[in-house]
Amino acid sequence: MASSLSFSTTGNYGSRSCMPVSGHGSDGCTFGQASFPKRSKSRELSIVSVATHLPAIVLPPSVSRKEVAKERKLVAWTSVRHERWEGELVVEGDIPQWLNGTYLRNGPGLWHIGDYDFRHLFDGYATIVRLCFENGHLMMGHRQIESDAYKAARKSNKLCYREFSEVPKYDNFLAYIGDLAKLFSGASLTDNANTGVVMLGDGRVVCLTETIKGSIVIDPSNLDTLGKFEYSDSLGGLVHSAHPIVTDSEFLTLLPDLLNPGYVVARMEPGTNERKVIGRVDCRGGPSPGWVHSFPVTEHYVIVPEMPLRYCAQNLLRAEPTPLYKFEWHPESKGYMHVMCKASGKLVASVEVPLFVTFHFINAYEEKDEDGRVIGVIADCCEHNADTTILDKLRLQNLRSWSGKDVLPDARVGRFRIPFDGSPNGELIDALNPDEHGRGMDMCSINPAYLGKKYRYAYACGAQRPCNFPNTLTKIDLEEKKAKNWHDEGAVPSEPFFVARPGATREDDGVVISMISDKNGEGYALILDASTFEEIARAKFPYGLPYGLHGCWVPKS
Ligand SMILES: CC1=C(/C=C/C(C)=C\C=C\C(C)=C\C=C\C=C(C)\C=C\C=O)C(C)(C)CCC1
Ligand SMILES: [Fe+2]
Repeated sequence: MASSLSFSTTGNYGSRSCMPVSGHGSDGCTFGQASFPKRSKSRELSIVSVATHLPAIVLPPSVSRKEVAKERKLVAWTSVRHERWEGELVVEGDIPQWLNGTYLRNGPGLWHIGDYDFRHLFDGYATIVRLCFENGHLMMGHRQIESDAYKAARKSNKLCYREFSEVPKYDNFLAYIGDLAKLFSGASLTDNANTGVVMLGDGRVVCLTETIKGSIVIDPSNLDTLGKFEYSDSLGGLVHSAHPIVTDSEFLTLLPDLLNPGYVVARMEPGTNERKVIGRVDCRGGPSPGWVHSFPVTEHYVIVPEMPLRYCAQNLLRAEPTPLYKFEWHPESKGYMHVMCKASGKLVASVEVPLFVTFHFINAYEEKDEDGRVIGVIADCCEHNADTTILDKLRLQNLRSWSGKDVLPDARVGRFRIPFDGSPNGELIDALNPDEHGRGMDMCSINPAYLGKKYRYAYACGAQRPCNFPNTLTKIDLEEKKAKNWHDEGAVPSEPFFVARPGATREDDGVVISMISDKNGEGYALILDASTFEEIARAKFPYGLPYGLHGCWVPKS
């Protein structure tokens, strides 16, 4: 059974639902030379490229037909079938005429190199997908981001940089010693920008991960990799929060300091590459800073979470993954929330909070008394009940081998209340009954006009149990403490992304976009009315795409 990765410029997929086209849209929807790759008989992990200079990777013919069939079903956790594709999709339903622009979604979509299969969801090489909406029409395209890590792996047919759980194997001890300097300088850390994508205030589109060097500029109209986003300052460091706060006027980022445990809060103006320090917070507990995948802001404050799941320098350098990868759980070190004034960089509150585990903050806002004085802040997050086992559940083997049992650990909308009255403690409560969303909760978005402000609605992935991964789209009403849930049996939806209707005044006036990795190897783009949370349109992909993480909206210019 042939299982080679080949390149092709022609082919016919044979699906009626997608139309590869050539031509040009008027707003950056470049209808490039699209071609449907041929179905291959076996594992179909072939990387078929429309036009690329990269050499093909050859996989050994090691996969049985049974395994192929199984992987097809689990397209969410199966490497992207082809290196790139672009074409127009047939739309069922009606895409609103006002929805004009491009939704980009990034994620780890290629989990093998040569015959070697990666272990963890977060290890995969970045696959960027674009949905370009224009006057009710929809173009889809996907491509691999050409990070140094990806290009080196393609060229040498082996892993060359340290990924989330994967580490390059050295041929011998001498090679390992020769590489030690690279280990300590961070040169061997990956630049595989597989986590998110943001549009800066100046229009540049940057794909991100947690390594600073993994900030990669792409062209949203054709998904070309344009090059590294080089920070021109001298802030140094190796890692940052994968989720900066990005608005038209600023880019706020958090840099954990692994040497002198603490966090640096920095700001970058549109049109520049220079981050300027706003302030610094020292850690209050533990040997190293807590993992900060994301952080929230209010109108006037930056909130710095100090999670008891902490970075571990030794684990960053280890040859084999530990149960918590680059991190360690230190319950004895406690959890804290710090609040920094954005204008002065001064710390206005620092409280101990109950133990927590979160990747994603949803939003935060200031609480005021009757006289309009700020008395504290509220910060909401997708909280995993202080349980780190979710990291293990996201190992590919676990995701792929689901037996039907209910194994997804419970999660909730965790609501922190951080008082400004000098109290030593903050609270952490359920923002609503987690049963409203099946006790699954992650991958959230809000109406960006409500960033840092009191808000009512959040969109996220919840659970319809039994399941091993969040499998619903859920609209959370934080005022009524209710949720509306969308579910398609056997489907894995990615982050529901809210796009406001131009001119809207209601918070939920808009649509929610998600990409669904469906059963039987299929997939589709889904558009829900954000207010009713009912489907208004869907468009089938030529083949299902792997699960992806985060996206952004690039409005029609
Ligand atoms: C963490 C470090 C690295 C890599 C991080 C990467 C590649 C991605 C992290 C993504 C996360 C935390 C996504 C969370 C998703 C949560 C889901 C889907 C939860 C569902 C459950 O209900 C580097 C880049 C290797 C560097 C070191 C640190
Ligand atoms: Fe994230």
